[in-house]
Amino acid sequence: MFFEFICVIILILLIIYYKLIEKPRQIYNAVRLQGIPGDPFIPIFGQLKEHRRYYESDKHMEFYMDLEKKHGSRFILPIGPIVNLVILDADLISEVLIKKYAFYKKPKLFRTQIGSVLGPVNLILAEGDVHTRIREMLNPAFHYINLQSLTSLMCQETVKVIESWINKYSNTYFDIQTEIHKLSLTIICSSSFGMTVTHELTNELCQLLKDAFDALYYRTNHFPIFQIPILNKLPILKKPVIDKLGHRFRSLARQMIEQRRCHMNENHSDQNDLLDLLLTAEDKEGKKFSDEEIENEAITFVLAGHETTGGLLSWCLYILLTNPEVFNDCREEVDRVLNGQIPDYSDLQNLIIIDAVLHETLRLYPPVSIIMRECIREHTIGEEEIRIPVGAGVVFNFYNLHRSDKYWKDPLKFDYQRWIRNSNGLKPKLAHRFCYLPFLAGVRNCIGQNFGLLEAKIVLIIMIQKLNIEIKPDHKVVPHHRITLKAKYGIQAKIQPRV
Ligand code: HEM
Repeated sequence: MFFEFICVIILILLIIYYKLIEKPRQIYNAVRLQGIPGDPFIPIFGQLKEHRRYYESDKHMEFYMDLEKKHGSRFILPIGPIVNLVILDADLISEVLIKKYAFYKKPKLFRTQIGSVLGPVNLILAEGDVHTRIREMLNPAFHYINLQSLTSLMCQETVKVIESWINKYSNTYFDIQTEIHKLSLTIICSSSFGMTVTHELTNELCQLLKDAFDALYYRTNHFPIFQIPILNKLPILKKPVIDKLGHRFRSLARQMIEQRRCHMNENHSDQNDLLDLLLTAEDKEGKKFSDEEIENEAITFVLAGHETTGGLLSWCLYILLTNPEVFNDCREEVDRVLNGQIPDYSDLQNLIIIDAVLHETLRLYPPVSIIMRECIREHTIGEEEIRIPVGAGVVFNFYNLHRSDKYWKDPLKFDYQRWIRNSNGLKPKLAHRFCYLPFLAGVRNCIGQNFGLLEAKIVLIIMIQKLNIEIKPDHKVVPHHRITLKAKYGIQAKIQPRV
């Protein structure tokens, strides 16, 4: 018995040694020997300590910037036991996303961590044929007719929330980033799922989300051991905090589906909303989603939709508050086109500066700044034929790509003029088709991009119409990436109703 126990322990230690040390070392050497630069290999931890040092000294986004300065547009970056090839070159990015996409999947760690909240199968985590099936079933939900019908609902929710801000916060500093995220959560829940979202519920969900994201960061940045999926399932070291978010969202989704089925939760729009479409969608064989699949997709849309759009709006507001001339240009356009009226769908195409300002914000502050993939079949990329071994990670950093002087003139300048459409409604040509990727590209591009842009335009317009806003002068705004790009200490601002 004792001997068997010892054998099992030795076997476990050997597996851990192979997964955390030997395999990563082999991948590192295979890439490094091809002349790709990178910092030295440190078993188990890789550059995790250095990454944490940047993060803790409020320079998180400079971590990759400094590595790019040191190594160029492609380099090796071991983070924990995962050896990544960071690619900041638009040609190589397009090759991975378009021609070679089938050689990659989402990383194991991402799947296990995010899967405990979203469920294992949903549009974000599914791969191959399962992904294609779900995507084909969900595409109609994002057809422009459905989006068009959401405009007035989004406007109503925004007006209601802005009035509540005026009552609650006039003339006192508050964290407008948190409030914008709550607004975005309210909009997606009510417009897409017919939910009535109370203040208490939004507060509760936003707090659960914050705690879960903090827990995810803590686990991935302090304990590389959680890269092993089975260990990641153990209910230790803040895992219950992440699970709590998953359980709460799941019970809400279940309740929402039951209520819609017995007509207690009405669709507020005059077209099918997302929940109607989830309940009725059929695949090529005429098969519908199971209840569990509907729950998973509903949670996915709420999370993917509100985090990102909330991020875009927060950064856009930060830009407007720190660049008064841009704010004035936006206000002049909004007043001229809408003359004090709440926008409808057809007005939006006349708000050219608002559209350009949102795209310039997405360039400098892409909400999804860092994307990772894992190689599942060995292949080569680029003219140099860089061989990518199975198990290697590939990382794209859009925060860097969008600030590269190779593709952008005056890259750090906020210049919305670069997006102003010509008289035919066409945007100026980019230096490279793949140098601007806030919504990614290829088969895994963002299904909700038009929804997100529609919501961002509406919220921004109504805020500009109804509020005078000032940023707290001495408040430190520090971008950091936690699932999405956020201001680490929030954005403190003061509002007054515009008279
Ligand atoms: C400004 C707003 C948004 C930005 C910047 C954004 C960005 C992105 C990016 C970069 C991806 C690719 C992620 C990856 O493959 O790792 C993605 C995927 C996705 N987004 Fe968005 N998103 C936004 C809004 C939305 C909204 C409003 C929804 C839903 C209503 C949504 C739902 C999704 C879903 C379901 C996927 C997975 C698509 C797939 O893999 O087929 N997003 N988004």
